[in-house]
Amino acid sequence: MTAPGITLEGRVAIGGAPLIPQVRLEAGAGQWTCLLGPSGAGKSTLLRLIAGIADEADLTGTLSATDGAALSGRVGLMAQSDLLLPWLTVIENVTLGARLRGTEADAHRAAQLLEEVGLADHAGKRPATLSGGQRQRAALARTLMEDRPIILLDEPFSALDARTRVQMQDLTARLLHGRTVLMVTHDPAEAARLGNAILILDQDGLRRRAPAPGAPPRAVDDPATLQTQGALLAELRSTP
Ligand SMILES: Nc1ncnc2c1ncn2[C@@H]1O[C@H](COP(=O)(O)OP(=O)(O)OP(=O)(O)O)[C@@H](O)[C@H]1O
Repeated sequence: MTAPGITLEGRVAIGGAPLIPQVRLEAGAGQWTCLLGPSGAGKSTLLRLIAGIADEADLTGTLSATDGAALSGRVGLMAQSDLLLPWLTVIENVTLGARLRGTEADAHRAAQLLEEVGLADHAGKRPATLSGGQRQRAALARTLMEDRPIILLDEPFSALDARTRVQMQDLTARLLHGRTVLMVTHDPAEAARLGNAILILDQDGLRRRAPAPGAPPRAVDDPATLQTQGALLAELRSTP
């Protein structure tokens, strides 16, 4: 799969009120870009605009893929909450996209993905009977089932305990390798571990910060990664 980059350039308003000043957001092809910033800055709105589902927001500007082809049909979004339908089993949730399109789901691929995320034994269970980490893995399998080259992740690991979070970060980095990923996170440690590129959005706009050296996912105790984490945290704390 060849994953194109994304460029969003312009300003964003909601209901006529300015939300994001003129920005240029670039998510590199096949790279993992992390987007940090204070609550309400418009991070989720940017993801929703790129996913084509931000009916409430207006972008005055351009949104394009770096290969020049349309973005439509090439973007997968894993939203802030896992959005698993409680009345469907795990495997039915994973194959929901095909069901909604009225097409036959690839059952073999769905089973393979559940195996990869470690949920093969839970395929017939309802989401309510799973732990938080298992639900996140089911949501990840559903996102991967759609097989899109561009993946948008909105605080995908925020509800997890520290140990499960690191496991999920490693798993997601492995499974999304080579895709273009844009991830919103509030966690500087997560951005320092996973980002090939790091962006901060606040009321002044969007700025780029240097990622830690080496390929993600970086070790949690890697000194350079911890240093990047500290620098990001200091900057976020000083942001109004
Ligand atoms: N559907 C909507 N209708 C009207 N306003 C909205 C809608 N969705 C979001 N907003 C407003 O847009 C602003 C930005 O919201 P957004 O969710 O993009 O911020 P965020 O940076 O992702 O915040 P957080 O980190 O808290 O998730 C907020 O003030 C929010 O109230």
